[in-house]
Amino acid sequence: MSHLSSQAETDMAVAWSARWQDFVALLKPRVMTLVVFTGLCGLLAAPGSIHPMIAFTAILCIAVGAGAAGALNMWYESDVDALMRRTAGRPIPAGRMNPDDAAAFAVTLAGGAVLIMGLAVNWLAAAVLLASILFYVVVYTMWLKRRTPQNIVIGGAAGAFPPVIGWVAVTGSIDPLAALMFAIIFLWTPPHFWSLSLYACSDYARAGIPMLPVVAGEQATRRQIWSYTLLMVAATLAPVALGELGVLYAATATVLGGVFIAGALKLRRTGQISDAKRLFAFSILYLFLLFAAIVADRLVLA
Ligand code: HEM
Ligand SMILES: CC(C)=CCC/C(C)=C/CC/C(C)=C/COP(=O)(O)OP(=O)(O)O
Repeated sequence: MSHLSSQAETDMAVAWSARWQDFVALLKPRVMTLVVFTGLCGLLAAPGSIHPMIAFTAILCIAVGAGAAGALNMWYESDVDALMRRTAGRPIPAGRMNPDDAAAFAVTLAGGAVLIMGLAVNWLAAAVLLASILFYVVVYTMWLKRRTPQNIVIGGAAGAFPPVIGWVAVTGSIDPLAALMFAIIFLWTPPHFWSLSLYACSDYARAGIPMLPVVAGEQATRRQIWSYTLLMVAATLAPVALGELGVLYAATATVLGGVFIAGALKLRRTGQISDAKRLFAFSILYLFLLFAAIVADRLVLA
């Protein structure tokens, strides 16, 4: 007879079947690309200089901190992830990873990233990194996501911090352009996510998550996407109005903003899934290009 309880045996079997790819998947690497890119843009757009090794360390800490936050999100949400087609294959709900291992891995990475950021870069950058991890895990995932359709508006602030962290790594202070980069991502998140939620709606309904199309309907969601798109495009022009960025950025933001507005308007009019899919895909390209333009404007034309 085995001296292990059947629960312990099950736990061990789960732990044993996790491969390194599962630990990588836990970090949400695809979402992390844009998080790291916006963090890098904040760092490159900031005035002053930073040693390349310190810069590399800061970006690594943003990547690891964001990955750890994603892993904690997957640890906390494995019950609802199991109910959604898009997420059922993740390491924990698929039964390949022991939740305790995932939590230990994530907490170690989060603690390490914040500590190294503080020791090697500066403590304000470490504090903002910690705040963004806590915002994503505690405010968004644990508190708001299952309670209100405004979950992503408020909780989405977590994803707006990376350029601020990059900026603070260089300057040690939060300045107007850093705050504007935060505002742009903050206002970008609702159109980004709600366009996706329009075609992943049944998944969220099945999991009992009160995403906007589930609670308020598709038409209201399309209206909200439209409103936030206009606010976001206005915010992207604020750095020009305030003299923080010049003509290269102004032209890029205007063209990109025009395309985003056209996409949101088309979606509002037609309500077609294909238009929602197109707008979601464009939202990602949009943020990459807009932030590249911020850096180009600051560096190339400086
Ligand atoms: C609360 C805020 C947000 C929510 C609810 C959200 C949700 C989602 C979801 C459900 C997906 C598709 C599935 C997936 O790949 O996991 C996705 C994809 C993506 N998101 Fe977001 N997102 C948010 C904020 C952000 C932020 C702040 C960024 C980066 C700045 C970002 C970058 C991306 C990228 C790059 C993808 C594409 C990943 C791929 O190709 O699979 N998201 N987002
Ligand atoms: C520096 C730092 C901590 C940054 C974290 C920023 C970050 C990646 C925020 C975005 C949040 C995100 C990917 C939400 C996905 O929603 P969800 O978790 O509801 O998606 P799911 O349904 O795919 O799990």
